[in-house]
Amino acid sequence: MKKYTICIIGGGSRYTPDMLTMLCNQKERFPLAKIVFYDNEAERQELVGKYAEILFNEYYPGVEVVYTTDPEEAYTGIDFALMQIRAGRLKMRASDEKIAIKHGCLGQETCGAGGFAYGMRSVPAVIDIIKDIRKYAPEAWILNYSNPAAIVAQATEKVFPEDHRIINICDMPIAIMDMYANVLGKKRKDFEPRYFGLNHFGWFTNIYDVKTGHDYLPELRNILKTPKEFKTEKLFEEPSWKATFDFMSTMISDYDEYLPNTYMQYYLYPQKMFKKQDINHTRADEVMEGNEKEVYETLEAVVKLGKIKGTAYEPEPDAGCHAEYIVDLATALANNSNEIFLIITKNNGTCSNLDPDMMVEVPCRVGTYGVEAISVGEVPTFYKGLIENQHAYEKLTAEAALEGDYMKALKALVLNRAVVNTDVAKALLDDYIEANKGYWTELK
Ligand SMILES: NC(=O)c1ccc[n+]([C@@H]2O[C@H](COP(=O)([O-])OP(=O)(O)OC[C@H]3O[C@@H](n4cnc5c(N)ncnc54)[C@H](O)[C@@H]3O)[C@@H](O)[C@H]2O)c1
Ligand SMILES: O=P(O)(O)OC[C@H]1O[C@H](O[C@H]2[C@H](O)[C@@H](O)[C@@H](O)O[C@@H]2CO)[C@H](O)[C@@H](O)[C@@H]1O
Ligand SMILES: [Mn+2]
Repeated sequence: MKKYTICIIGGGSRYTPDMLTMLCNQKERFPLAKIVFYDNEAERQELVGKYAEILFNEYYPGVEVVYTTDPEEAYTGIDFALMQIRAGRLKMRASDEKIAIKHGCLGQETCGAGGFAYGMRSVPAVIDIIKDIRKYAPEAWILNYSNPAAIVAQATEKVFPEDHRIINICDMPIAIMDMYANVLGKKRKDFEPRYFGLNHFGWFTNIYDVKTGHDYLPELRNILKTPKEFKTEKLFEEPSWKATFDFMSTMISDYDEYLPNTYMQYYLYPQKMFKKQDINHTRADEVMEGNEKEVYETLEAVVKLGKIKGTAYEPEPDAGCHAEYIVDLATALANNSNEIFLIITKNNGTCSNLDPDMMVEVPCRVGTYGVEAISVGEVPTFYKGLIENQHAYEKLTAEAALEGDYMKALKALVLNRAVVNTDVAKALLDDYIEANKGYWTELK
């Protein structure tokens, strides 16, 4: 069986260690010859690289481990690029969230004004990386997690319309499916979802049992009308994530069909979500003080010890759905498994009454041929209206980032359901332009 060469871009990501555990667990289905880590911060990259050398030496001997800040060394000869950069790092996420709150808007990573600022930063960074990858690895599959995935996907489709080996994904729907499975006493892979929308802006329409075809969605709606305890990822025990999953019951009770992505809370209840926020301590602060600190302390401890086996740092067998999803996707592309994944892909009639150029998040069959969307059909009026407005926002944001067009940036913000007011949008832009010097394309 072929052994693959992969590059993790944004190798310093706090998600990388779990991804490495997943790759060790998946070595039979997705064997590696070489793993390269690429980051634009050498120090961060070196720490993760040294951790990886220890991990692979103990759990996956024979795999060549390389870490670098040089694109040519990173991308030459790779089969897969797994991309998870955070342009500006968590400190700029905090800036995105706090400036939004300062102007009376929802301060969130990928939604509302915060997501707009993040998108304006991510687009130039991701496009430049993909151009570099294509210089040295014209045929590599590029699997992108870098957020805000909806806006990044709009931009990659606009700049590389013929490049069908760029695949944008999100792990939120499967994290939600993990929760459904836990509540039903099953496993996520017992289900096959039917879903439509944009990234972080969608709805489950069916949750089919893979074996019997039974649709669990009606009973899940009934069960989840009241918040349920569930055990999936440690991260979701954190208060802000628990509140997010608990709020699902309000959305299910208020609306008469489907099961919403958790992110719909920000767009259907922006005022309620805004009132929960503290400008002095946002989610970015929680992550910096929590998960990021924890992950990096572990990396430092392992590198200091020089070993993992027999220490308190032996990786959890279950690497979590973030790591599982992207490695499963790479495996499906490599092995032509024809499994179903939720992918952000060009609509092209999948949702028959939505713009064919939209980057919709829908179930796709995946094999060596790439991704093939499963038909959704007509999207009902309420959802069509919401999605078309959100798509216009995302499209204008991507174009503003690519073209440096101030007016498109302003119109995008005014279209966003969590902003709306022109005077607020202009004040947000003034602050974001100042805070993002060196990251955003200059707006004219
Ligand atoms: N799609 C999804 O559902 C999903 C799920 C989780 C996380 N994410 C995204 O994954 C990304 C990583 O998240 P994180 O919390 O690990 O961030 P992080 O800051 O811990 O790691 C990101 C890494 O990217 C590096 N980086 C930034 N800009 C770069 C560039 N231009 N070139 C190369 N490297 C660069 C940083 O130095 C850092 O090491 C974020 O965009 C996050 O939003 C997406
Ligand atoms: O606020 P954060 O940084 O904790 O989360 C923001 C991200 O949330 C989603 O990703 C989840 C993922 O769904 C879950 O499986 C697990 O891996 O945790 C992730 C969060 O860390 C969302 O899909 C991402 O786009 C967000 O960046
Ligand atoms: Mn996501």
